[in-house]
Amino acid sequence: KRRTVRRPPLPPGPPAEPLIGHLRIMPSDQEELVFHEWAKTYGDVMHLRVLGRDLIILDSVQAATELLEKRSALYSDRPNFTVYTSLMGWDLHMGFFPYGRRFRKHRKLLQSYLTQQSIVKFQPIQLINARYLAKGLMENKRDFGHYISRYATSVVMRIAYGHQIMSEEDEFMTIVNDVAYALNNCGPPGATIVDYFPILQYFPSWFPGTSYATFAREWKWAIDKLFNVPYEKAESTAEPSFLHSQMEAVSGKDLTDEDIQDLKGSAGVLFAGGADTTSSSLETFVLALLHHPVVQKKGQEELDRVIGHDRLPTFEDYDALPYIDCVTQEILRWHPATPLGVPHRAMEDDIYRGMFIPKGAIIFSNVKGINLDKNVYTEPTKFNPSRFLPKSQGGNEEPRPIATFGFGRRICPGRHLAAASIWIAVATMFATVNVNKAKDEDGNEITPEIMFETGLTSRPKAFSCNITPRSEKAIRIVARECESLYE
Ligand code: HEM
Repeated sequence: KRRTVRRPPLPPGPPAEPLIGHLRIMPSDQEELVFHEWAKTYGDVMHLRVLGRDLIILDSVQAATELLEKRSALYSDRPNFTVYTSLMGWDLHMGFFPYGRRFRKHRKLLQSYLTQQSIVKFQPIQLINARYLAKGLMENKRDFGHYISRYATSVVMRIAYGHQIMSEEDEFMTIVNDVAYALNNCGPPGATIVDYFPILQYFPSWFPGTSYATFAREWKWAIDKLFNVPYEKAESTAEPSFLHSQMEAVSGKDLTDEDIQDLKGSAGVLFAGGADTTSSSLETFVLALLHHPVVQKKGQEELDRVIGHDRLPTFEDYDALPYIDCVTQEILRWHPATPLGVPHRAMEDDIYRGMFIPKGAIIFSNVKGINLDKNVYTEPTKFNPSRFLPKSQGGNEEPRPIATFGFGRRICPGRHLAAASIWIAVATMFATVNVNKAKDEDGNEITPEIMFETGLTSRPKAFSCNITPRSEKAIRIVARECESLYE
């Protein structure tokens, strides 16, 4: 007699319709918050099916760590990102590569360039650009978002290509802004209808669900520029950079097409992965300050006590400024720049906690949902950096938001660099400027809504604020510190 082996049940999820599954209830905006609400009913491992594709949503650090990290041999692949790769042109970005030889090659290069020890050599770049950020914010000739974006872009541009952004009209600023717009508006990564059914990319734009595909096609030129223009320009500069070191490694060799694509791609991901995420996080910081002014007060008090008013903070002050570190962690927790992470793909059938996870399932770690876990964070929607402080200093000793940078073999290789860039920018801003609410024509304060864009990366929806220098002395110190940039 043949025994039939019974497959364990799929993880729970909301009721589905025949054939189309959850298609009609799939959110198209702020999915992370909707998924987090559903998880309260269905649990931290949830199953959704859209047109025959299985999606697994992980809504706790425990589930994400146990699957994506402890079982990383099964979960390190990426799903099909038709909209991002074939249509928008991100196919040189290793973040979208399937797990395999080429992925491992790029990953190794980038990871070893960005370890906690190796990024120390980039601190002078971060420091001078943080001061240049303060100068811009104090002069206030443009929207604050411009200076934040210039800061984040300058840091990664110099590391990737050896190029320092000096002029407001720098071509790379335009490239990065265009790419940010494309990334912020192209829908959930790997989870649009065209990603499930690549054939739909050939359907006309009026066909239901193909609008993201049309958008992606229309913005492909921006991503092409991102990979090609800085690469072409960097060929003629001798400044030390990631690209320069890679070029030296292959000098004297006849480069194949794949070699050139590898060079363009691996330098391009530094720029692409690092600029928009860091600037989104700093805009989130400004928005949070408008809603929680006490954070600015506490941050400035710590700086004034430790550093005084005669100099600006440096990386050497890190250990003496624990509150600034907590602010950095709270920015990363409160609204992570990639709220749904970057999806992984199950490479084999698996069973977890008695539930069946089918091969090919697309696995989302709901980073924002995880960071809002009430079992871990008290009043999770409140921006409260003190939550990380030890109890002896009035804190809650809550854990750092590790989900923000993802999990396992695909964890963000730029995480140390990103945290350091945010830290020095926050410290420098506290030392030099006051962030306050803007006022309307009648002199009433404008409190912006806490709203974010939906895309692979997510920044606050446009808002206004009033940033002013903290003192005449701060203006003079910043101006003096920035002189070396012009030499
Ligand atoms: C606040 C800033 C940042 C956030 C929130 C962030 C977040 C993430 C997340 C969630 C992932 C996916 C991890 C996973 O699949 O589990 C990722 C991947 C990646 N990030 Fe970041 N990141 C940031 C900054 C950076 C920086 C500064 C760089 C480079 C300089 C960078 C380069 C990359 C790359 C190349 C990948 C793809 C890794 C892979 O697929 O193996 N990121 N990032």
